[in-house]
Amino acid sequence: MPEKKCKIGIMGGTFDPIHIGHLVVAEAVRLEYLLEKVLFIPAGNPPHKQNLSVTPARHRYIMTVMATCSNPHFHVSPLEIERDGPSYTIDTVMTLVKQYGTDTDFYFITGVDTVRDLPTWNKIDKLLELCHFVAAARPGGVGTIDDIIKYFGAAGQRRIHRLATPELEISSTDIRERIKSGRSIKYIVPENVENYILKENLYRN
Ligand SMILES: Nc1ncnc2c1ncn2[C@@H]1O[C@H](COP(=O)(O)OP(=O)(O)OP(=O)(O)O)[C@@H](O)[C@H]1O
Ligand SMILES: O=C(O)c1ccc[n+]([C@@H]2O[C@H](COP(=O)([O-])O)[C@@H](O)[C@H]2O)c1
Repeated sequence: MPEKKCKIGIMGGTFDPIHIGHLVVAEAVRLEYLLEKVLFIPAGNPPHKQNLSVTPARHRYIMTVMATCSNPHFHVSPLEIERDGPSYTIDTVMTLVKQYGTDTDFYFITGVDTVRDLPTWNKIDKLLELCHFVAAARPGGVGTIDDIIKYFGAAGQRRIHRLATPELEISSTDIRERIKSGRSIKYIVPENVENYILKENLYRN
């Protein structure tokens, strides 16, 4: 099959807060797959975090803009924070397909932990028809995704990919805990994001 003309990456996440793990992975996937750009899309209402308290979308969106502004290939979309209800990726990708046309290939960028959850995602079979998933290695013993690729059969083989990226033992959970206990987050988030967190007094309680 001939290659489509345009390739766009989608980096979806709660980004509570965004950290250099997200940025390193997005840039590695962009370079490997020759993506024209990467759209960072903060989840308004993350489907698998319905029972957890999440920082207001406004703050997460602003931090995502601040973290990505120095990379000309990174853009931030308010699509999910402007939509009501759970932020299902299928709704987002269908909107993007309408916006960009069928001549664009979409690559949803994730960590391996997220890919392991794919069988539970809303309308996953349809989603695998519309976009690729690229799973970046993440420390923490999540291990292989071979069984997940197998689970989805031919669609899994065609649409789910692994990429060896620098493994950074960084998570938003750890950053929130560091702030709560007064420990440094320097160099784990971009400096402007660190300053924003301090200024807005986020994650203290
Ligand atoms: N250090 C990392 N290495 C590789 N992928 C990562 C890393 N941190 C996050 N990701 C991936 O980025 C996407 C968005 O992650 P998310 O915003 O939930 O961050 P998180 O650090 O996992 O947050 P939390 O600790 O609150 O669950 C997910 O697909 C996740 O797997
Ligand atoms: O569509 C779904 O069913 C679905 C279920 C879980 C997660 N997602 C998306 O996966 C991305 C990472 O989610 P999270 O909770 O790890 O930040 C984010 O863009 C979510 O909207 C999507």
